[in-house]
Amino acid sequence: MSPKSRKIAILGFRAVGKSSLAIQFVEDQFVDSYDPTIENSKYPFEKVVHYRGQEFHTQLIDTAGQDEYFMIPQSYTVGVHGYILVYSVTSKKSFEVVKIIHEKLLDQIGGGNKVPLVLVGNKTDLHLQRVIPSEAGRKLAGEWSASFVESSAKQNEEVDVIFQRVLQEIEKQHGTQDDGGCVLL
Ligand SMILES: Nc1nc2c(ncn2[C@@H]2O[C@H](COP(=O)(O)OP(=O)(O)OP(=O)(O)O)[C@@H](O)[C@H]2O)c(=O)[nH]1
Repeated sequence: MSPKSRKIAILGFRAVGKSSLAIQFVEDQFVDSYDPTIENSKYPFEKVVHYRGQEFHTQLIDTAGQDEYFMIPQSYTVGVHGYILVYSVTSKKSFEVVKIIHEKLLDQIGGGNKVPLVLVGNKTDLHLQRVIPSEAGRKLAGEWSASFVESSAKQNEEVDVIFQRVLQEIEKQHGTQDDGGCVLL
């Protein structure tokens, strides 16, 4: 089968670890310094992955952190196949903001369609600073019919799983059809 291209946007409040997750996934490294993303995307993060015997060319859009007042620009949604919504398990604010981002995202792309989505609670290595229990994240993802993963970009825990899950969510909709093909239900 020919490779399929999949564009994935990573959204979430500031400093939750969006860039760190993207860098860990694509470059297998963690850089422990805070360098806020200021543009849409610093540079295209791309990686070829194999999932269920199929080759996927993934392209990640690493966005600058959103807050509750943010309007989601079209560049974050046009041509995008799936979304990773990130909060930090150490930040209540980021958990509140991820709910607002989800609402705005559905408004932007039309809530009637099911959106391939993975909710991620990052920074699980910071055990003592955790304020969002796993159960709260799992419950929220359940309400959204989304996949749920808790990760540590720092310790490279569950990072690959996030991207496998988002491909899985996308495949649920695109089926095994041609690139961009829609599912006939
Ligand atoms: N302990 C720990 N720190 C992390 C983890 N992921 C990211 N960080 C740190 O959190 C800070 C923010 O990480 P970034 O990856 O820049 O976060 P971001 O969401 O891309 O930030 P914005 O570009 O401002 O939206 C940095 O200091 C990272 O080193 C993690 O899993 N564990």
